[in-house]
Amino acid sequence: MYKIAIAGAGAMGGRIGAYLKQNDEDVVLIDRWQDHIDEINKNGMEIQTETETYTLEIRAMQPEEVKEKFDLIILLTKAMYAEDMLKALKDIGAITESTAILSMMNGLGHADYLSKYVPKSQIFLAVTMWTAGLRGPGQLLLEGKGGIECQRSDGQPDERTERIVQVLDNAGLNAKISDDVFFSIWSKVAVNSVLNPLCTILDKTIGEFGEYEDAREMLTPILKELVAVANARGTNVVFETLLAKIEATYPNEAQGLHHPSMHQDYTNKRLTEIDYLNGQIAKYGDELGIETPTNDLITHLIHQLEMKYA
Ligand SMILES: NC(=O)C1=CN([C@@H]2O[C@H](COP(=O)(O)OP(=O)(O)OC[C@H]3O[C@@H](n4cnc5c(N)ncnc54)[C@H](OP(=O)(O)O)[C@@H]3O)[C@@H](O)[C@H]2O)C=CC1
Ligand SMILES: CC(C)(CO)C(=O)C(=O)O
Repeated sequence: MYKIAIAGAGAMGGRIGAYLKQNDEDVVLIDRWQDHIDEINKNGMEIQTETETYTLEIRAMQPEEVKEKFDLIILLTKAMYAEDMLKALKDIGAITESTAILSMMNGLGHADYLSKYVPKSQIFLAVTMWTAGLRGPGQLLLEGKGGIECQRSDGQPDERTERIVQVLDNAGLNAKISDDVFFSIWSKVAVNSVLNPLCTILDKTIGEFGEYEDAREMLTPILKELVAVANARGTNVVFETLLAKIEATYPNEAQGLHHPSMHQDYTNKRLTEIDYLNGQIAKYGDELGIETPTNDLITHLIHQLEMKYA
Protein backbone atom coordinates (compact mmCIF):
# COMPACT_ATOMS: atom_id res chain seq x y z
CA MET A 1 0.00 0.00 0.00
CA TYR A 2 1.19 3.51 -0.83
CA LYS A 3 1.36 5.31 2.53
CA ILE A 4 0.55 9.02 2.56
CA ALA A 5 0.76 11.64 5.32
CA ILE A 6 -0.71 15.11 5.20
CA ALA A 7 1.65 17.12 7.38
CA GLY A 8 -0.28 20.26 8.31
CA ALA A 9 -3.92 19.29 8.14
CA GLY A 10 -5.69 22.64 8.40
CA ALA A 11 -8.05 23.81 5.69
CA MET A 12 -6.00 22.89 2.63
CA GLY A 13 -4.41 19.76 4.13
CA GLY A 14 -7.94 18.71 5.11
CA ARG A 15 -9.13 19.14 1.52
CA ILE A 16 -6.30 17.06 0.04
CA GLY A 17 -6.47 14.43 2.80
CA ALA A 18 -10.24 14.07 2.47
CA TYR A 19 -10.10 13.60 -1.31
CA LEU A 20 -7.38 10.95 -0.97
CA LYS A 21 -9.22 9.12 1.82
CA GLN A 22 -12.46 9.15 -0.19
CA ASN A 23 -10.52 7.40 -2.95
CA ASP A 24 -9.47 4.66 -0.48
CA GLU A 25 -5.85 5.78 -0.15
CA ASP A 26 -3.96 4.94 3.07
CA VAL A 27 -3.75 8.48 4.44
CA VAL A 28 -3.16 9.99 7.88
CA LEU A 29 -3.48 13.62 8.98
CA ILE A 30 -0.64 15.06 11.06
CA ASP A 31 -1.04 18.37 12.85
CA ARG A 32 -0.17 20.25 16.03
CA TRP A 33 -3.65 21.60 16.76
CA GLN A 34 -4.81 19.17 19.48
CA ASP A 35 -8.51 20.21 19.53
CA HIS A 36 -8.66 19.62 15.76
CA ILE A 37 -7.01 16.17 16.10
CA ASP A 38 -9.32 15.18 18.97
CA GLU A 39 -12.44 16.28 17.10
CA ILE A 40 -11.46 14.35 13.93
CA ASN A 41 -10.62 11.18 15.87
CA LYS A 42 -13.76 11.36 18.01
CA ASN A 43 -16.43 12.50 15.56
CA GLY A 44 -14.78 12.29 12.13
CA MET A 45 -14.15 15.26 9.83
CA GLU A 46 -17.28 17.21 9.01
CA ILE A 47 -17.19 18.31 5.39
CA GLN A 48 -19.47 20.99 4.00
CA THR A 49 -19.53 21.48 0.23
CA GLU A 50 -21.81 23.62 -1.98
CA THR A 51 -24.29 20.75 -2.14
CA GLU A 52 -23.99 18.59 1.00
CA THR A 53 -22.59 18.13 4.50
CA TYR A 54 -21.20 14.75 5.53
CA THR A 55 -18.72 13.13 7.89
CA LEU A 56 -15.55 11.33 6.88
CA GLU A 57 -13.63 8.94 9.13
CA ILE A 58 -9.90 9.62 8.94
CA ARG A 59 -6.98 9.20 11.37
CA ALA A 60 -5.31 12.30 12.84
CA MET A 61 -2.33 12.64 15.19
CA GLN A 62 0.57 14.78 16.39
CA PRO A 63 3.90 14.22 14.56
CA GLU A 64 5.42 12.64 17.69
CA GLU A 65 2.67 9.96 17.70
CA VAL A 66 3.53 8.67 14.22
CA LYS A 67 4.67 5.02 14.14
CA GLU A 68 4.84 4.40 10.38
CA LYS A 69 7.07 5.33 7.43
CA PHE A 70 5.57 7.13 4.46
CA ASP A 71 5.98 6.98 0.68
CA LEU A 72 4.58 10.49 0.33
CA ILE A 73 4.39 13.37 2.80
CA ILE A 74 2.34 16.36 1.61
CA LEU A 75 3.44 19.48 3.49
CA LEU A 76 0.59 21.91 4.05
CA THR A 77 1.43 23.70 7.28
CA LYS A 78 1.64 27.46 7.09
CA ALA A 79 5.10 28.07 5.63
CA MET A 80 6.73 29.28 8.88
CA TYR A 81 5.92 25.95 10.60
CA ALA A 82 7.08 23.61 7.81
CA GLU A 83 10.64 23.17 9.11
CA ASP A 84 9.42 22.22 12.58
CA MET A 85 7.02 19.67 11.07
CA LEU A 86 9.60 18.10 8.74
CA LYS A 87 12.20 17.90 11.51
CA ALA A 88 9.70 16.24 13.87
CA LEU A 89 8.79 13.64 11.23
CA LYS A 90 12.45 13.02 10.47
CA ASP A 91 13.34 12.62 14.16
CA ILE A 92 10.54 10.07 14.66
CA GLY A 93 11.76 8.00 11.67
CA ALA A 94 8.73 8.57 9.41
CA ILE A 95 10.92 9.62 6.46
CA THR A 96 13.01 7.07 4.52
CA GLU A 97 15.46 7.71 1.68
CA SER A 98 12.70 7.14 -0.84
CA THR A 99 9.97 9.20 0.84
CA ALA A 100 8.77 12.00 -1.45
CA ILE A 101 8.25 15.29 0.41
CA LEU A 102 5.73 17.36 -1.55
CA SER A 103 5.36 21.03 -0.61
CA MET A 104 2.01 22.43 -1.72
CA MET A 105 2.34 25.61 0.35
CA ASN A 106 2.05 29.10 -1.10
CA GLY A 107 5.20 31.22 -1.36
CA LEU A 108 8.85 31.06 -2.36
CA GLY A 109 11.99 29.31 -1.16
CA HIS A 110 10.52 26.13 0.33
CA ALA A 111 12.91 23.67 -1.37
CA ASP A 112 15.91 25.62 -0.07
CA TYR A 113 15.17 25.47 3.65
CA LEU A 114 13.61 21.98 3.46
CA SER A 115 16.84 20.69 1.87
CA LYS A 116 18.50 21.08 5.30
CA TYR A 117 16.58 17.92 6.24
CA VAL A 118 16.29 15.91 2.98
CA PRO A 119 18.12 16.19 -0.37
CA LYS A 120 16.45 18.23 -3.13
CA SER A 121 15.98 15.02 -5.11
CA GLN A 122 13.47 14.00 -2.42
CA ILE A 123 11.63 17.33 -2.47
CA PHE A 124 8.75 17.89 -4.87
CA LEU A 125 6.96 21.20 -5.40
CA ALA A 126 3.34 21.83 -6.27
CA VAL A 127 1.14 24.84 -6.87
CA THR A 128 -2.57 24.53 -6.26
CA MET A 129 -5.53 26.63 -7.25
CA TRP A 130 -7.82 24.64 -4.93
CA THR A 131 -9.00 26.61 -1.90
CA ALA A 132 -10.40 25.51 1.45
CA GLY A 133 -11.59 26.90 4.76
CA LEU A 134 -12.11 25.72 8.34
CA ARG A 135 -15.31 26.56 10.24
CA GLY A 136 -13.85 25.22 13.49
CA PRO A 137 -11.83 22.21 14.70
CA GLY A 138 -12.62 19.20 12.49
CA GLN A 139 -14.98 21.23 10.28
CA LEU A 140 -13.97 21.73 6.66
CA LEU A 141 -15.60 24.07 4.17
CA LEU A 142 -14.90 23.06 0.56
CA GLU A 143 -16.09 25.26 -2.28
CA GLY A 144 -15.07 25.77 -5.89
CA LYS A 145 -12.78 23.85 -8.20
CA GLY A 146 -9.01 23.83 -8.66
CA GLY A 147 -6.01 22.00 -9.96
CA ILE A 148 -2.47 21.00 -8.98
CA GLU A 149 0.79 21.24 -10.92
CA CYS A 150 3.77 19.28 -9.61
CA GLN A 151 7.46 18.69 -10.40
CA ARG A 152 10.58 17.45 -8.57
CA SER A 153 12.27 20.51 -7.06
CA ASP A 154 15.50 20.04 -9.04
CA GLY A 155 13.50 19.74 -12.30
CA GLN A 156 14.62 16.15 -12.86
CA PRO A 157 12.15 13.54 -14.13
CA ASP A 158 11.27 10.96 -11.48
CA GLU A 159 8.87 7.99 -11.40
CA ARG A 160 7.71 9.30 -8.04
CA THR A 161 6.35 12.46 -9.73
CA GLU A 162 4.22 10.29 -11.99
CA ARG A 163 2.96 8.28 -9.03
CA ILE A 164 2.16 11.39 -6.97
CA VAL A 165 0.27 13.02 -9.83
CA GLN A 166 -1.61 9.80 -10.56
CA VAL A 167 -2.66 9.39 -6.92
CA LEU A 168 -3.83 13.04 -6.68
CA ASP A 169 -5.57 12.98 -10.04
CA ASN A 170 -7.34 9.67 -9.35
CA ALA A 171 -8.71 11.28 -6.19
CA GLY A 172 -10.36 14.02 -8.27
CA LEU A 173 -7.80 16.72 -7.53
CA ASN A 174 -7.12 17.52 -11.19
CA ALA A 175 -3.33 17.12 -11.01
CA LYS A 176 -0.71 17.22 -13.74
CA ILE A 177 3.07 17.17 -14.07
CA SER A 178 4.50 20.65 -14.63
CA ASP A 179 7.46 21.14 -16.95
CA ASP A 180 8.42 24.33 -15.06
CA VAL A 181 6.95 24.44 -11.59
CA PHE A 182 8.89 27.62 -10.78
CA PHE A 183 6.96 29.45 -13.49
CA SER A 184 3.71 28.32 -11.81
CA ILE A 185 5.06 29.27 -8.38
CA TRP A 186 6.11 32.80 -9.43
CA SER A 187 2.75 33.31 -11.17
CA LYS A 188 0.83 32.38 -8.01
CA VAL A 189 3.22 34.44 -5.84
CA ALA A 190 2.44 37.45 -8.05
CA VAL A 191 -1.23 37.19 -7.09
CA ASN A 192 -0.50 36.53 -3.41
CA SER A 193 2.17 39.21 -2.98
CA VAL A 194 -0.17 41.90 -4.32
CA LEU A 195 -3.60 40.93 -3.00
CA ASN A 196 -2.74 39.31 0.31
CA PRO A 197 -0.87 42.21 1.96
CA LEU A 198 -2.82 45.04 0.32
CA CYS A 199 -6.24 43.60 1.25
CA THR A 200 -4.91 42.95 4.77
CA ILE A 201 -3.57 46.47 5.25
CA LEU A 202 -6.69 48.03 3.72
CA ASP A 203 -9.12 45.55 5.36
CA LYS A 204 -10.78 44.87 1.99
CA THR A 205 -12.03 41.95 -0.04
CA ILE A 206 -10.29 41.28 -3.34
CA GLY A 207 -13.24 42.81 -5.21
CA GLU A 208 -13.25 45.94 -3.05
CA PHE A 209 -9.53 46.40 -3.74
CA GLY A 210 -10.13 46.00 -7.49
CA GLU A 211 -12.92 48.60 -7.48
CA TYR A 212 -10.43 51.39 -6.72
CA GLU A 213 -9.80 53.18 -10.01
CA ASP A 214 -6.04 53.41 -9.42
CA ALA A 215 -5.60 49.82 -8.21
CA ARG A 216 -3.37 49.06 -11.20
CA GLU A 217 -1.09 52.02 -10.47
CA MET A 218 -0.94 50.92 -6.83
CA LEU A 219 0.15 47.35 -7.51
CA THR A 220 2.55 48.11 -10.37
CA PRO A 221 5.70 48.71 -8.27
CA ILE A 222 5.22 45.44 -6.32
CA LEU A 223 4.77 43.52 -9.55
CA LYS A 224 7.61 45.23 -11.45
CA GLU A 225 10.06 44.31 -8.69
CA LEU A 226 8.77 40.71 -8.68
CA VAL A 227 9.22 40.43 -12.46
CA ALA A 228 12.80 41.77 -12.26
CA VAL A 229 13.72 39.32 -9.49
CA ALA A 230 12.02 36.28 -11.06
CA ASN A 231 13.66 36.94 -14.42
CA ALA A 232 17.10 37.43 -12.81
CA ARG A 233 16.61 34.05 -11.08
CA GLY A 234 15.94 32.39 -14.44
CA THR A 235 12.13 32.21 -14.47
CA ASN A 236 10.80 34.30 -17.31
CA VAL A 237 7.55 35.94 -16.30
CA VAL A 238 5.89 38.83 -18.12
CA PHE A 239 4.39 41.84 -16.32
CA GLU A 240 1.25 42.07 -18.48
CA THR A 241 0.45 38.35 -18.09
CA LEU A 242 0.75 38.53 -14.30
CA LEU A 243 -1.29 41.74 -14.17
CA ALA A 244 -4.06 40.02 -16.13
CA LYS A 245 -3.94 37.07 -13.69
CA ILE A 246 -4.33 39.43 -10.72
CA GLU A 247 -7.14 41.46 -12.31
CA ALA A 248 -8.99 38.25 -13.24
CA THR A 249 -9.54 37.65 -9.50
CA TYR A 250 -11.56 40.90 -8.97
CA PRO A 251 -15.04 39.85 -10.22
CA ASN A 252 -17.46 38.42 -7.65
CA GLU A 253 -17.75 35.21 -9.66
CA ALA A 254 -13.93 34.83 -9.42
CA GLN A 255 -12.33 35.60 -5.98
CA GLY A 256 -13.86 39.11 -5.59
CA LEU A 257 -15.97 38.30 -2.55
CA HIS A 258 -13.10 36.71 -0.61
CA HIS A 259 -10.63 38.10 1.87
CA PRO A 260 -7.19 36.61 1.05
CA SER A 261 -5.77 34.06 3.49
CA MET A 262 -3.37 36.65 4.97
CA HIS A 263 -6.33 38.80 5.96
CA GLN A 264 -7.87 35.74 7.62
CA ASP A 265 -4.62 34.96 9.47
CA TYR A 266 -4.38 38.55 10.70
CA THR A 267 -8.04 38.66 11.74
CA ASN A 268 -7.52 35.39 13.66
CA LYS A 269 -4.45 36.93 15.37
CA ARG A 270 -2.11 34.41 13.72
CA LEU A 271 1.24 35.09 12.03
CA THR A 272 1.15 35.56 8.24
CA GLU A 273 3.24 34.10 5.38
CA ILE A 274 4.59 37.55 4.38
CA ASP A 275 8.26 36.44 4.68
CA TYR A 276 7.64 33.79 1.99
CA LEU A 277 5.95 36.29 -0.35
CA ASN A 278 7.08 39.96 -0.47
CA GLY A 279 9.78 39.28 2.13
CA GLN A 280 11.36 36.56 0.00
CA ILE A 281 11.17 38.72 -3.16
CA ALA A 282 13.09 41.41 -1.23
CA LYS A 283 15.62 38.84 0.07
CA TYR A 284 16.29 37.50 -3.44
CA GLY A 285 16.54 41.12 -4.63
CA ASP A 286 19.27 41.82 -2.03
CA GLU A 287 21.23 38.73 -3.16
CA LEU A 288 21.00 39.82 -6.79
CA GLY A 289 21.64 43.55 -6.27
CA ILE A 290 18.09 44.39 -7.43
CA GLU A 291 16.34 47.17 -5.51
CA THR A 292 12.95 46.13 -4.07
CA PRO A 293 11.86 49.12 -1.93
CA THR A 294 8.13 48.48 -2.33
CA ASN A 295 8.31 44.82 -1.33
CA ASP A 296 10.53 45.82 1.62
CA LEU A 297 7.98 48.38 2.75
CA ILE A 298 5.04 45.98 2.36
CA THR A 299 6.90 43.35 4.42
CA HIS A 300 7.55 45.88 7.20
CA LEU A 301 3.93 47.05 7.18
CA ILE A 302 2.66 43.50 7.68
CA HIS A 303 5.26 42.80 10.38
CA GLN A 304 4.11 45.94 12.19
CA LEU A 305 0.52 44.70 12.02
CA GLU A 306 1.57 41.26 13.33
CA MET A 307 3.27 42.98 16.31
CA LYS A 308 -0.17 43.92 17.62
CA TYR A 309 -0.70 40.26 18.45
CA ALA A 310 2.82 38.90 18.92
N1 LIG B 1 -6.64 27.75 2.41
C1 LIG B 1 -6.50 27.88 1.10
O1 LIG B 1 -7.48 28.11 0.38
C2 LIG B 1 -5.16 27.74 0.47
C3 LIG B 1 -4.01 27.61 1.22
N2 LIG B 1 -2.81 27.41 0.58
C4 LIG B 1 -1.59 27.25 1.36
O2 LIG B 1 -1.69 26.06 2.11
C5 LIG B 1 -0.91 26.16 3.31
C6 LIG B 1 -1.81 25.81 4.51
O3 LIG B 1 -2.82 26.81 4.58
P1 LIG B 1 -4.26 26.58 5.22
O4 LIG B 1 -4.64 25.16 5.11
O5 LIG B 1 -5.14 27.63 4.70
O6 LIG B 1 -3.93 26.90 6.74
P2 LIG B 1 -4.84 26.76 8.06
O7 LIG B 1 -4.70 28.02 8.84
O8 LIG B 1 -6.21 26.27 7.76
O9 LIG B 1 -4.10 25.60 8.79
C7 LIG B 1 -2.72 25.63 9.02
C8 LIG B 1 -2.44 25.17 10.42
O10 LIG B 1 -2.81 26.22 11.30
C9 LIG B 1 -3.29 25.67 12.54
N3 LIG B 1 -4.61 26.25 12.80
C10 LIG B 1 -5.49 26.68 11.89
N4 LIG B 1 -6.57 27.22 12.46
C11 LIG B 1 -6.34 27.14 13.80
C12 LIG B 1 -7.07 27.57 14.95
N5 LIG B 1 -8.28 28.17 14.85
N6 LIG B 1 -6.53 27.34 16.17
C13 LIG B 1 -5.35 26.74 16.30
N7 LIG B 1 -4.60 26.32 15.24
C14 LIG B 1 -5.09 26.51 14.01
C15 LIG B 1 -3.22 24.23 12.40
O11 LIG B 1 -1.99 23.68 12.88
P3 LIG B 1 -0.83 24.36 13.71
O12 LIG B 1 -1.43 24.70 15.04
O13 LIG B 1 0.26 23.34 13.73
O14 LIG B 1 -0.35 25.63 12.98
C16 LIG B 1 -3.25 24.00 10.90
O15 LIG B 1 -2.64 22.81 10.50
C17 LIG B 1 -0.38 27.59 3.33
O16 LIG B 1 0.91 27.65 2.77
C18 LIG B 1 -1.35 28.34 2.42
O17 LIG B 1 -0.78 29.50 1.87
C19 LIG B 1 -2.71 27.31 -0.78
C20 LIG B 1 -3.82 27.43 -1.56
C21 LIG B 1 -5.12 27.72 -1.01
C1 LIG C 1 -7.42 33.61 -2.96
C2 LIG C 1 -5.98 33.99 -3.22
C3 LIG C 1 -5.65 33.73 -4.68
C4 LIG C 1 -5.85 35.49 -2.95
O1 LIG C 1 -4.61 36.01 -3.12
C5 LIG C 1 -5.06 33.20 -2.33
O2 LIG C 1 -4.27 32.39 -2.78
C6 LIG C 1 -5.04 33.42 -0.86
O3 LIG C 1 -6.04 33.85 -0.30
O4 LIG C 1 -3.98 33.16 -0.26
